[in-house]
This record gives sequence, structure tokens and C-alpha cells, in this order.
Amino acid sequence: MAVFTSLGLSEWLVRQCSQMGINKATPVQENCIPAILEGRDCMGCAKTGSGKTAAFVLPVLQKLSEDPYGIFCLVLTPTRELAYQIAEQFRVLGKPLGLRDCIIVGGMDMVTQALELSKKPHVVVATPGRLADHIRSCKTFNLQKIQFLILDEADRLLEQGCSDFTKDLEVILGVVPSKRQTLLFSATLTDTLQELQTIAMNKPFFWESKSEVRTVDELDQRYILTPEKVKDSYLVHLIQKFEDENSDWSIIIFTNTCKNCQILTMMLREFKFPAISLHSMMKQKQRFANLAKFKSNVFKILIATDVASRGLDIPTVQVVINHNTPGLPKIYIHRVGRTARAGRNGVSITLVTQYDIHLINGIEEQIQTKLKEFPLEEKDVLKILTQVNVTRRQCEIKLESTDFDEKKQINKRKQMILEGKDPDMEKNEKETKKITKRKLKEMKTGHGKKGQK
Ligand SMILES: Nc1ncnc2c1ncn2[C@@H]1O[C@H](COP(=O)(O)OP(=O)(O)OP(=O)(O)O)[C@@H](O)[C@H]1O
Repeated sequence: MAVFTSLGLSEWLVRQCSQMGINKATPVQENCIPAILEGRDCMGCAKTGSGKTAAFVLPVLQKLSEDPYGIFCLVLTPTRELAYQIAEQFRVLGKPLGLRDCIIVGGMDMVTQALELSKKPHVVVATPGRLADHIRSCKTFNLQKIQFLILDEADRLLEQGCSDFTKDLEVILGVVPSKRQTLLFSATLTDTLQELQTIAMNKPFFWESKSEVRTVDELDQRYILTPEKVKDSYLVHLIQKFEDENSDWSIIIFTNTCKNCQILTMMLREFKFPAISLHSMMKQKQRFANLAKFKSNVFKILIATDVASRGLDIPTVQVVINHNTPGLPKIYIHRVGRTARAGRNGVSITLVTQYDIHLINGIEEQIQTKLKEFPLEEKDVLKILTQVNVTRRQCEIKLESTDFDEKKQINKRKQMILEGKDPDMEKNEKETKKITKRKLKEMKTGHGKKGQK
């Protein structure tokens, strides 16, 4: 590994790194930093926890110190928690510069953010939706002079699907100068390479870690094959085992929906485990508070949806449990990447039902590694089966008596309004589509309801 001075970084930055305990550059840093300092656009694809953040923060700070003015750099990232984490790296490494940063994310006060933007911070770290809202509604700042546009978790930002950033990105790309340096980073860039190249237009320097295996060597990847209805018992048993065998432990459990996240948290608390949740139906302040409690080890278990699967850097996490098998290999790669970071060891355990075996095959093919079975005594798990399932059912009933589902509906409607859609019209259209689909199916099979013509 190279020392930072040999990469062209100034003394003061090398000193800042060493104060943070960073003395030698990781491969992604060694390769991308000189290219960025030369003024090139850059695409960096390196494994989770390999120091991609510093690979862009350090050269930006160096350039900023040579010609400081605001707003100098814009960083876009898919989640709010990640925006805070990136801003913190800028702040710590850029301390001697008196760096001024500003974080623009949803769920926080817009007026305060607008005021901060108008003060021309050096670095703006934002989630695309909220920044696009500011661009549409506010004329007190502009991004016309930025030197750097950075897309962290770039493939996620360009992905189309449930939370689609493309419209917001269009708004943002419409107001940043075409003469700029564009830096794109992720552990999984390759699927969206084509789209990314349209953003980094100037023959970007592309660096990808060479290894075929797409997860880190220090990660011990395991699976447990379980029937759906025994899954929770395996989870409770696993956590009990970690608690019994380790004095210092912390676990992230990923699950597929906000509701499941909430129910699992309630259930694990019934079993007296120190669990806390993180999902998108929580108020933003609560999300930050819960993450802080987990980071400081007050709570040793974080149960999260994929809102926490990318980028979060919590070195103490030793275990990641996938309560559901991720549908896409790249989601798996990011989830399990929350442990075994920066050379540390870690374990990931994926709970696999008989319906998920094809997903595991797909994951293994992509990561070029075979998962190994996690050894457990099944009879110990079956002993707690009834108790766990009864507790889960009680938690489900408890949650149903709250307004959780109602809140979900309200959030969905709010989201549609923000996207310029009419929630009632959308609902009617959906209903009509459903009815048409059903009728077509009935016509095909000739099984109309009795009495229907
Ligand atoms: N050169 C280095 N030597 C040792 N540790 C480093 C070095 N560079 C960064 N780190 C540390 O490694 C950890 C992971 O870095 P970072 O969060 O940037 O990873 P990443 O590659 O962005 O991961 P992900 O793909 O999960 O977002 C951080 O705690 C960071 O401080």
C-alpha cells in the first residue's frame, strides 16, 4: 500500500489522515486519487469498506485548499444517514481549512436548509429529492460554479424502481456546469456502467478492484436453510447464541419491509434483546437517534430495511443477518458489506427458505463464492418455536391496533403528491387495471363468477 504523500497529497492532508489512523492508501485510493488530482473524471468500483469515501474526499479537499470558494463541491447520495456520514468525513479531514459544509436531506427543516445554502458552503452533501426541491423552489443559491459533482453509491442513484431518483437527478444535472469533474463511486458499478458514462462524459478514469470475488476475504459468509415458519426461531436462537458467547457484540438484521422491521424489533424486545429499528416510515429525527444509539453500543441490535444497506460505516458490527434472502445479488453485497470493513473480520448469515434457493444460487454466481452452512442444533431451535411464534403473533396484533398501516397509506399519498400524481386517480386506475386483468383471465379460462355475463 502506498503512502499518501506519494499520491500527490499535501502534507496537511497526510497529517489529517494519520490523525484519523489512516497511514497507507487502500488500492482504490492509490489508484483514483492521482487521477482526480490530475483533473480527470473518475469512476471507482471497489469492495465495501475499502475506503472509497476518502478516495474522493481527500483530492477534493486538496483542490479546495488551492482555490477555496463556495459552492465548490456537490455530493449526491441515496440515503439521509449516508449524507451525514460523508459530511462528517469532509468535516474531520477538512478541519484545518475551516471547511463549511451543508447537508440537504429530506425529513429536515427546509427553511433552515435554504438559509444554509444561501451562505455558500464549500461542500453540499445531499439526497437528490430534497436538493431538487430546493432547486425548484428557491433562487437564493446556485450550483453553476461547482468544480466537483460526486455520486456516491452511483449505481443506486441511477437505478429505476421503487424509489427512483432519475427525475430529481435530471433537475440537478440541469443546473450544474458541464465543465466540472464528475466522480462516481460504488461497490457495484458495473450494472449501470452505460448510464454512468453519460454523466461522467470526459473519458473518465475507470478503476475496478481486480478480484473476481466481489465480497471481502475477511467476511465469513453463511446460510441457514429453514422453513418460513421456523425462521424467527432461528433468529432468536442465533442472537441468544451471540449474546451468550460474546461480551462485546453488535448485529445488523436486514429485513424486507418497514412493517416486518417494526414487528421483529417488538418481538426481539419481548425476548429482552437490546434491539432498535431503522426504516423509512420512522420520523427522520428518530432514525438519526436510533442510529446514534446503535453506533454508541447502547443498543447492540439494529433491525433495518435496505435504507441501511448501503454505505453505513459502523466498524463494531461483527454480524449481519439477512432475515430475508435479498432478491438481487447487489443488495446482498451491500448488506453483508456492513461488516468486515477496513480489514476487520465479520460474519454474515442468510436465512434461506426453500423458495429462496434460486436467489442464493444467483448470489453465489455473482459474488463468485459459495456460502457455507451455519452449524446449529435444530432441536434447540424447535424448543422455542411455539414461544417465538406466539410472541410474533402478539406483536402483529399490537401493531395492528396502532395506526402503522394508516401512516403507511398517508406516506404513500404524500409521495404521490410530491411526484405530481393524484393519489385518488392513481388508486382508481390501479383498481380498473386489476378488474380488467381479472376479466381477461376469466375470459381466457372461461371461469367467470356465477351469474356474471
Ligand atoms: N487508507 C485507509 N486505511 C485504513 N482505514 C481506512 C483507510 N481509508 C478509509 N479507511 C476507513 O475504512 C472504513 C470504510 O471506509 P468507507 O466507508 O469509505 O468504505 P466504502 O468503500 O465507501 O464502503 P461502502 O461500499 O460500504 O460504502 C472507514 O471507517 C474509514 O475511516
